[in-house]
Amino acid sequence: MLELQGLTRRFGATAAVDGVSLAVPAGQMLGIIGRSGAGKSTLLRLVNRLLEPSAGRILAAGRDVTALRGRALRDWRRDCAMVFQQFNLVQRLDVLTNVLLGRLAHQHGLRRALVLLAGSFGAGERAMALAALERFGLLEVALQRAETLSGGQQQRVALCRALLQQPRIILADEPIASLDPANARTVMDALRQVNREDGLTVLVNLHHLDTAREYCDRILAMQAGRVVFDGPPAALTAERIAAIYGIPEADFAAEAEAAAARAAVA
Ligand SMILES: Nc1ncnc2c1ncn2[C@@H]1O[C@H](COP(=O)(O)OP(=O)(O)OP(=O)(O)O)[C@@H](O)[C@H]1O
Repeated sequence: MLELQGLTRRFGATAAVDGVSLAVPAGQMLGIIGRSGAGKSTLLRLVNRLLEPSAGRILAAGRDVTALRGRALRDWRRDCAMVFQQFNLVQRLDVLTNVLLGRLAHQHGLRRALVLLAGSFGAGERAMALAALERFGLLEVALQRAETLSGGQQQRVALCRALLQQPRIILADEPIASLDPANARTVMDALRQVNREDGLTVLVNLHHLDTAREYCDRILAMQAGRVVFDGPPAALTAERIAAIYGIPEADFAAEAEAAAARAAVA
């Protein structure tokens, strides 16, 4: 169980996340929606402590994550793997090496330095990486440079890299915002697979309400840093969206797509 208690993050006068409290049971697939600037990315970055909260607490299985330091904080970050809109692969490296980089979360000190310098991953780690690639239909591109892959393939490689961290939680920040519908589907299917088969908790920021409804167990809608809806997909009707955001659902999607395109260019 992941619990957020009054979680707040201010940037100057802006409360990007404003008093968010919620409990996410282990193994849940939680979709987070909201207009641009609602605080979705900030929320995910607070969870893995890439950002420090201005107030509030995060608890994981009853343990105060907000208080972790040093090795314990590194371990928490390893437990929370991130997937980004722009994949964040090393484009000039081959796919297999990109996936193996996920293992660095398990190495420290001299061993980590050696692996970074010499790329000396063990046979067991290579086997893990190849198994992950095979699982998502990527084995045949394992030795290709990342830059030769489609966006959907790259995002699935990024998911394989995340899995090599052996995380308990996947934090996916707009993972399909740069993809066409067919590629978006392969990535959402892969996320669903790790959620259902591996029991990983997935927190995923999404622009498309239909995708959130189709794939998520629960949807959280944010506005100006606050949670304005928290419930099952079926309860988030078009009328509800219009009432919350003051725009019809079609405009919500169009606005979100424009924001995603701007982010992709930036
Ligand atoms: N590093 C920062 N410095 C200053 N303000 C920030 C910073 N990060 C986020 N903000 C502000 O916090 C608010 C929430 O931003 P956030 O990126 O979390 O929203 P979002 O819902 O993820 O939006 P988008 O869908 O456009 O990515 C916005 O007003 C944004 O300008």
